[in-house]
Amino acid sequence: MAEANVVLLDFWPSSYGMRVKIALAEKGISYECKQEDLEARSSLLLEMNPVHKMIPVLIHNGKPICESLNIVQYIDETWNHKPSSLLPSDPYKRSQARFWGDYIDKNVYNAVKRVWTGKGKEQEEFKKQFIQCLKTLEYELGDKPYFGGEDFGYVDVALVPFTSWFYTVETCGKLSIEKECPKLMAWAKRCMEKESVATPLPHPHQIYAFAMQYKQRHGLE
Ligand SMILES: N[C@@H](CCC(=O)N[C@@H](CS)C(=O)NCC(=O)O)C(=O)O
Repeated sequence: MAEANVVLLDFWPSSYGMRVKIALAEKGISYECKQEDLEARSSLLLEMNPVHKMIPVLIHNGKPICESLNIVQYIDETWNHKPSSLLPSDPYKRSQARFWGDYIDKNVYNAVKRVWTGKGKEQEEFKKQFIQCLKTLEYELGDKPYFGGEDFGYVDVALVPFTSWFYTVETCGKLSIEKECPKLMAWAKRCMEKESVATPLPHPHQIYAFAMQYKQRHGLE
């Protein structure tokens, strides 16, 4: 479906931006993707997200929507004629999906970044926290194919982008996520079989190369 009035302000390695791209792909919405330089933000980004000055921003009919999970919900509600809804219709189940989205927001990004940027004893501690966080998510997943049950949905969209960083985490942290959380990794592979996930997610080696450059620039080696 052509939606010429949909623009995404993005930064390709960002897991938050990937969430939006997956949600748009799930709904079959075409859009223009503009890459931002976060060290020299465009005037459009500053105008569209004056509060946080962060990507992603979805611009729909000239109006900005900020914060990735807020954007995913907006996409779900705006293109609700699509057969698959990302959030469940039942209010209790919706509350649970939002709870896990919030858990992911509060824990996963930091857990991932601390391992790949960490060093020595501190990194060992961060590795434990990272695995603990993944085990909590794996427990919630249980034996279901996706977090919401039979269908790919909101919590999957919230979490799956971070898996593109797992190779970087494993290489820098010298750990095997597969060994620690086999069910979660099986879920990640299941998600990757979907075109709406596989296409927007960068190759893990591209993320690794970006992470190495980042560490070099910030004296973290
Ligand atoms: N809570 C925000 C987080 C977005 C975020 O952290 N964006 C990063 C890129 S991954 C950013 O724009 N950083 C710019 C900066 O912090 O200066 C969301 O969910 O959209």
